[in-house]
Amino acid sequence: MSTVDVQNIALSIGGVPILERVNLSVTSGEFCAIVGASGCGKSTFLRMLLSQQRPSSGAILIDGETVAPEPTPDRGIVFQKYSVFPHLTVAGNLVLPADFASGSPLARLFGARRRNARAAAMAMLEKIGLGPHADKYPAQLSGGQQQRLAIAQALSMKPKILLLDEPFGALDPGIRADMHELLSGLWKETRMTVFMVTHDIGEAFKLGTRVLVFDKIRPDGGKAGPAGATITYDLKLDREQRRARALAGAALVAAAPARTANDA
Ligand SMILES: Nc1ncnc2c1ncn2[C@@H]1O[C@H](COP(=O)(O)OP(=O)(O)OP(=O)(O)O)[C@@H](O)[C@H]1O
Repeated sequence: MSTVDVQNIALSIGGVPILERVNLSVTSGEFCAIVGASGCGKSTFLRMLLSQQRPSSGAILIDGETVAPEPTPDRGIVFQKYSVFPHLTVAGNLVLPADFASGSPLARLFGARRRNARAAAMAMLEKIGLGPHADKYPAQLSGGQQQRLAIAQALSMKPKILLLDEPFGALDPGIRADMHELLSGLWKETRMTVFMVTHDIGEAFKLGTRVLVFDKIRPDGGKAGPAGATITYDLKLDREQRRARALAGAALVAAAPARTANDA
């Protein structure tokens, strides 16, 4: 749950413009799906939101404050390739962030705090359908299960902002539908602000409350040299309002007297 303000950011690498004139204001709890041609800078934009990449100019503000110069626990990220620790069990992968956050010199929780972290991990695993797999290792899970674990791991630090870089790109279509349901449910429950890069336009419109299209266009109509990408379309979907209207419409239809052929 965080507002994000992106103020006129630009990035050039080795003199090559990657992004330019990117402006965006996102209110807390929005789900922004990001689409655009391959190589236009979508992942780079996510990396900037995470502070893995600094813009050449412009600013990013989170809740009105300039974003921290390094990644912080309030911003979680999930990549397309399952980014879990292969040498830890499923439950161990979820306890690890709490270990790191413990402040202990050994980066490990002990005693009651460890038991509490394990109980929280088990509760999360039950919620995402991995309860029976708690003591397995990631290599013993399917791709969809590993990605569920990666999402759970990102959520275990209770981030205010969740960044997803093509999180379902490597999964079969059937499994994707399950993952959509999981992600939607978690988003509604936590009301995190979400940014998700995807190549699947259907997925973008299904999950997003807002669809941002990145493209390289020149403000001068294309005469000058290479351009960086910017946000060319910002589609606000008003999903909540549309759902409320649809429900109200359905209720009206249900309440209306049935029309017969003689009414016509
Ligand atoms: N550290 C870097 N050094 C040099 N070039 C970079 C670096 N990071 C990104 N780029 C370039 O920036 C451009 C945008 O890359 P990015 O991965 O953000 O695109 P993308 O839209 O996410 O692509 P895709 O959809 O294919 O994943 C590419 O041309 C890439 O080569």
